[in-house]
Amino acid sequence: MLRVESISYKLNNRPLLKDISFSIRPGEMVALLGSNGAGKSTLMRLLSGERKPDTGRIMLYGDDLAAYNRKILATRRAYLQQHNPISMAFTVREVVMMGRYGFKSGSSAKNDQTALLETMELCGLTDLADRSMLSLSGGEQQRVHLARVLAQLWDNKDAVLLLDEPTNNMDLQFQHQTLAIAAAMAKKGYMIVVVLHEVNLAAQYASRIIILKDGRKWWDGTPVQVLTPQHIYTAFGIHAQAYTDQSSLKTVIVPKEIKLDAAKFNSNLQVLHQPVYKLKTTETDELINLQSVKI
Ligand SMILES: Nc1ncnc2c1ncn2[C@@H]1O[C@H](COP(=O)(O)OP(=O)(O)OP(=O)(O)O)[C@@H](O)[C@H]1O
Repeated sequence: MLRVESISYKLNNRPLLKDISFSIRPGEMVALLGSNGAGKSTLMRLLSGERKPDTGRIMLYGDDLAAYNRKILATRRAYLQQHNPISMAFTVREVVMMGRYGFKSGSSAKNDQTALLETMELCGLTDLADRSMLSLSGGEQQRVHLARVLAQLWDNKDAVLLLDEPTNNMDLQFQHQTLAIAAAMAKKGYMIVVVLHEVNLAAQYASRIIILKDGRKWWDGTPVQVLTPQHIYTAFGIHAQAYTDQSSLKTVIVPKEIKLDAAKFNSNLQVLHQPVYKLKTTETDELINLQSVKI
């Protein structure tokens, strides 16, 4: 179990995280949601050990993360960062194999090879194995990094996998595939923490959702409990409706109306007499008349 006990974190005297506590059991997939700047990535950096909390502690299976042996921790926790720049011409195979380096001495070459081949296949990379990273698209590169962190934990079914916006740059198919992989890993016993911006992806795949706002944990529960119109408005400042999709029984959030100041909008575009704009929302086919909307 991963237990976050009352952690707080300041940077240059500015509190970024305030008194956050929660626990995650093996088999749970927790989505962290919140507006830009709410503190999601900062929390992930603390969970990953990249930064240390000023107060409170983070426990993994009863031991403080700060006191863990680094090699053992590398087999029990992996972190996919939001940005993973690569400037050298490593091949896909080499980058995925880097996931195995943290505990090289404790893992057999056969296990490494199995992890490499299975994670590359899972992430749809088998045909790209010998390509240079520098030749890949942004979404393909992101899949390679996903395979790298999966390879890191491949032998340890009760490990923690931290994914910060893993679907960045991915097309629709791979967004779903990535989260389906994460959900399948959770079913095997892994603990997954995933930062997402798309609330409907969170509703579809996460077993639990935590919403952060201004560095605090505001809500924590199942998607049905957390993704209410009121919470969405408080967290994101947007009016939305929540439906239950009848075939999947998952919550679906549909934004109602986007508030734009039509006058400013027009003058910024240097349009003097613009006819009525019509925006079509994908979910509802509802038409929004921007000129009728006032802040
Ligand atoms: N190195 C830094 N120096 C100064 N401020 C920082 C630094 N890192 C983060 N912050 C601030 O901390 C707050 C939380 O940032 P964080 O990246 O955790 O937010 P987030 O919820 O992940 O946002 P986003 O959705 O935009 O990725 C923001 O106000 C950000 O500007």
